[in-house]
Amino acid sequence: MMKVTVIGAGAVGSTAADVIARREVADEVVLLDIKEGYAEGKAMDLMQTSSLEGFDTTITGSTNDYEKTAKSDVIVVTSGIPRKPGMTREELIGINAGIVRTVVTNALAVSPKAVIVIVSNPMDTMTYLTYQIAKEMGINKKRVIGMGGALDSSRFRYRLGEAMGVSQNDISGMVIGGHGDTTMIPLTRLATWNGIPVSRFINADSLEEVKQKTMVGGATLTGLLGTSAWYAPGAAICQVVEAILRDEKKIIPSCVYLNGEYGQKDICIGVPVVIGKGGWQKIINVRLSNEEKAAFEASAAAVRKMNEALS
Ligand SMILES: NC(=O)c1ccc[n+]([C@@H]2O[C@H](COP(=O)([O-])OP(=O)(O)OC[C@H]3O[C@@H](n4cnc5c(N)ncnc54)[C@H](O)[C@@H]3O)[C@@H](O)[C@H]2O)c1
Ligand SMILES: O=C(O)C[C@H](O)C(=O)O
Repeated sequence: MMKVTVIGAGAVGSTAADVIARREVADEVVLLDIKEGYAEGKAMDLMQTSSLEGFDTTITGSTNDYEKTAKSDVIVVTSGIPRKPGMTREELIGINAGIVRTVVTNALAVSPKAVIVIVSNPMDTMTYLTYQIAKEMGINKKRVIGMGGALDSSRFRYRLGEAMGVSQNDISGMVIGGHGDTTMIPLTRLATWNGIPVSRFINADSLEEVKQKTMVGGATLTGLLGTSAWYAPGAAICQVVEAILRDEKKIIPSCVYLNGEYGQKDICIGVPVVIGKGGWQKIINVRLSNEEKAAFEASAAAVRKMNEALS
């Protein structure tokens, strides 16, 4: 019996629950929110799609009662405020750090063996905060994963598919670094169209445009929607949760604690990791070029500066 708790039943949390249920990735999904009755309402609405969609996952709701989340295999944290047009993710730290600290402490207390997936923004700093809480509780660093790279890489593939006029399903590509408008690093050099470098099919200017559009992917949607996105974030969360529960050993760039890897220590930032049972199993060293290394260092410096706001 696989149990997943999603904290925050807002746009992203409820979409993640929806995708997880429709794909029957877990037997049980518990949605928890602080707003009275809200998670229960979302769970009931989603359960009424069960006979229409043909899934047998059970979704229940909880108003801040963590006992209902006990013994979860995976905890997904989406609670917190989203940005509005014109804002950066970093501006959310004041409110979201307090929320993430509370929910992570409460959730891990009743599910100490869970893998915890952090989504709330600014995600890299929220993951670092969670790592610190988990460490104090004696929880292995491999059980703490920040979700950002899965989403950013799907946006990269979307933009490459669009620019090349081909199916994004045939495109492979990763985004590493921080999950910020200026800290993301789409690895254009390593992106392929079914194994063939994309640079064979797209000129340098167009590739640079793809890179820039990918980096501001979240901001573009926030400008259009008035709040940040949820469909691709929800599906990206499911990709990570599925890889953990099915022990898929997929390479998914994710925000994890580095202890010397990629030349960085005491920071959580996006790098390619193998995801499976128990969380992230291994960091993959892709051997960055000098230019990519410099971009990674700048990205880490920006994330580190953001982390200072925690103390
Ligand atoms: N990492 C990523 O790739 C990514 C992608 C999309 C969104 N996000 C972030 O996810 C977060 C949620 O976005 P959203 O669009 O779902 O926002 P939302 O406002 O729709 O939902 C957030 C929910 O959190 C709940 N909440 C607040 N405090 C809580 C607490 N203490 N305990 C339990 N629930 C609490 C709210 O009641 C609300 O229902 C934002 O911070 C957003 O920036 C991250
Ligand atoms: O852009 C945001 O603020 C939300 C999220 O991080 C995203 O990339 O969609």
